[in-house]
Amino acid sequence: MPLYTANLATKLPHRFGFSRTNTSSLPNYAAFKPSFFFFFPSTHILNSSPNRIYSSVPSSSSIMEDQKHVGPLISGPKSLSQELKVAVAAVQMACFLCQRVQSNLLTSNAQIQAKDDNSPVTVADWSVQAIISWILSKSFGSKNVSIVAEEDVQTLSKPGADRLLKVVVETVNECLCEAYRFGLEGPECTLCTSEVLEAISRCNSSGGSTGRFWTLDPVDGTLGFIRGDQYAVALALIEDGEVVLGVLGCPNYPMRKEWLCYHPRYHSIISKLSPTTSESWDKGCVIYAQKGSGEAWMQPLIHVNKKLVWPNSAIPIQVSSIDDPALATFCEPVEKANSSHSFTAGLAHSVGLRNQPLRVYSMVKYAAIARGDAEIFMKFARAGYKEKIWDHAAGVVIIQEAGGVVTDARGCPLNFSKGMYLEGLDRGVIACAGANLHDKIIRAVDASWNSSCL
Ligand SMILES: Nc1ncnc2c1ncn2[C@@H]1O[C@H](COP(=O)(O)O)[C@@H](OP(=O)(O)O)[C@H]1O
Ligand SMILES: [Mg+2]
Repeated sequence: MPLYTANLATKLPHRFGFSRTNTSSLPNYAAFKPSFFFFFPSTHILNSSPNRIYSSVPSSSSIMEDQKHVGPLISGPKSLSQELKVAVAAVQMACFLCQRVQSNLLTSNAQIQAKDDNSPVTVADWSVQAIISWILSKSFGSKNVSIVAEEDVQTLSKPGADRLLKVVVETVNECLCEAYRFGLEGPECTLCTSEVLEAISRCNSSGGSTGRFWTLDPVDGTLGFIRGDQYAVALALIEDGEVVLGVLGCPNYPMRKEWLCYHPRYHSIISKLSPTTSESWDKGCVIYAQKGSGEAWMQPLIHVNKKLVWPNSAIPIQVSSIDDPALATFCEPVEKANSSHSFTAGLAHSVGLRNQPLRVYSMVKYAAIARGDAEIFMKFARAGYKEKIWDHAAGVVIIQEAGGVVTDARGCPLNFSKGMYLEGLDRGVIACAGANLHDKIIRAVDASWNSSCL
């Protein structure tokens, strides 16, 4: 099984005399190492007995309980479905897990696993998939929950993966024992290895055009994650082929949009130089929307030792009102291998976009459009690459409810009804703050596609 050591060297922003986020292609983050990566969980898990009862979990810790304590919502979404509330809480918890794992990756000489397609995967990918799968099953009953998700248990089940699996199990249990903080009910005792594997492998639904299923990308933008940069936890519910709710956790999203083009490490250095209060919300959010509500919301991440209490200071978000290309900013993947930078540069020129592209890892780009921090997101993968539903579903419904438009390059809606892939996607994905910009981009794609070599 190949294994990589993270090259966590990060670049500092040009504004301060350094270069921007590294845009090198995938092999540059990694150097082959023939051993496993482990991060060591905190002592309270290591010291715990295998079936320790979670004494810290209040017996009646459900979201409904929290709602009773708070009383009627003063602000925030009017009528959230119970599914959306559980999804938001589960993503909050997943962000908490990811932050811990990411800081361990960055402070230890950690190594990253490689999947068969050579893409990176970490303890966080499997652990998040396990906790979200477990929480959804616990909340709605495993018979009622069907999930299409990115990870499987193949790597974890290979000979020699015992230590890695042990770390995943510890990470999952360490997180689930704090479920009550997120208004969720955790397990009564620690999950054993087979239960964790079961939770991960239960996410093997194949989706389709009828019924309801969840789709999950436990850590979208794994490359950004291991570089200490932007990444997202993305969860959506699809009903009869339509995305009906979406939740995006963006733990490193800076609230001041100017910081989005800089590496988060730099942001944190500057924050330390001019500290705000410990309670201030300067980075990290969960964004969510329910189809047909005409609303999209953002709430801060839950700090350590704090509890999620609805609506958790949620504020409404909206797409930008800019529709003049000369003032608009477009986002695209950091990796040239994932989307053609030269094609989008040509489009930008022909449409009259003047600002530098905002290159950001993961579905954080969808969040940027929904928040009004950028106006256009374009992705044109190389011919033959098939986009997966979990890389887009949550972002699409959030942008639509925030007032934006998302289609393929023919102007057709993305089709979530054909299994795990966005079958029939024409050329690429285009998300815009408004119809005017969208129309211009679609026309420009048509005009320049034949002369491109994509
Ligand atoms: N060759 C390729 N072309 C286009 N997208 C790709 C790709 N290889 C991987 N991806 C997808 O792009 C996602 C990262 O998005 P971005 O490039 O915008 O940061 C990856 O998500 P994961 O990191 O969850 O695997 C993966 O699904
Ligand atoms: Mg992804």
